[in-house]
Amino acid sequence: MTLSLTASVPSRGLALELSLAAGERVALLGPNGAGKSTTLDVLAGFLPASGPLLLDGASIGAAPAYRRPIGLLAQQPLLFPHLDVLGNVAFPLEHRRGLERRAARAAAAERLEEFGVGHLARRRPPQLSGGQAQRVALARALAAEPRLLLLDEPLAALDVTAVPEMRRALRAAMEGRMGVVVTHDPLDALLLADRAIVLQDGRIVEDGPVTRVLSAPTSDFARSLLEQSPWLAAADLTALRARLA
Ligand SMILES: Nc1ncnc2c1ncn2[C@@H]1O[C@H](COP(=O)(O)OP(=O)(O)OP(=O)(O)O)[C@@H](O)[C@H]1O
Repeated sequence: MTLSLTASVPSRGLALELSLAAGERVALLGPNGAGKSTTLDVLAGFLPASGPLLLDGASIGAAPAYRRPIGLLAQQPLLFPHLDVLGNVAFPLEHRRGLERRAARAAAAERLEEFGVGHLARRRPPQLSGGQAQRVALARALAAEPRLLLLDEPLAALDVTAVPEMRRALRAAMEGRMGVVVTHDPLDALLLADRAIVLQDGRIVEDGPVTRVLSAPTSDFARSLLEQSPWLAAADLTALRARLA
């Protein structure tokens, strides 16, 4: 399974080429306005790429967002407020995978159990805590078995007590599939990705193994990350990654 994207979005100053190998998980880093969210928008189908977007060699660039085999988890859970939790997770099963309503709801109930939120099935999104809502949103993003998972600062809105558990859930979710995670947190990049790409002004300015980019950066942005987080240089990042896995 591979991904290849050539994107040019002049209105947002984005011009890049990106390839992911099977099972590869990439952290997109860069300053505000560098083009990270725009890149996710292009992959997800909210903005046209203008160049080819190939998944396993097949073009998906013309497919609308809801038809792409791609799951997106944003900083805010963006659950449908008029549906209960079960209805939210059943939605992509019914409308993307084409299951009948009853089958979709049965499969959604299984998914919720898997994510430890089965007891919340009848609640509406406003009755959930931030951490619960984010787990439900992850269950929904994974419901249709996406081949590529996009995470846009998925931990940024959670308090410190909810982060480790959600991070573990995200690691498990990315197992065996390709992933792109936008983050401002070097620890999230280290724990969720194998490779790091640094964007600046809509261009790729650094690309390499995440442990190398964080500990021996070549781009201005990654250097500033290291200055602000000196532990990146002091720690054995490979060992730290394995220990916190
Ligand atoms: N809805 C929009 N309409 C027009 N221009 C936009 C829109 N959203 C972002 N931009 C512009 O596109 C460029 C890339 O922004 P983008 O949001 O992709 O950056 P980012 O790296 O995700 O930034 P941040 O870290 O602040 O989220 C910026 O110049 C931004 O001002």
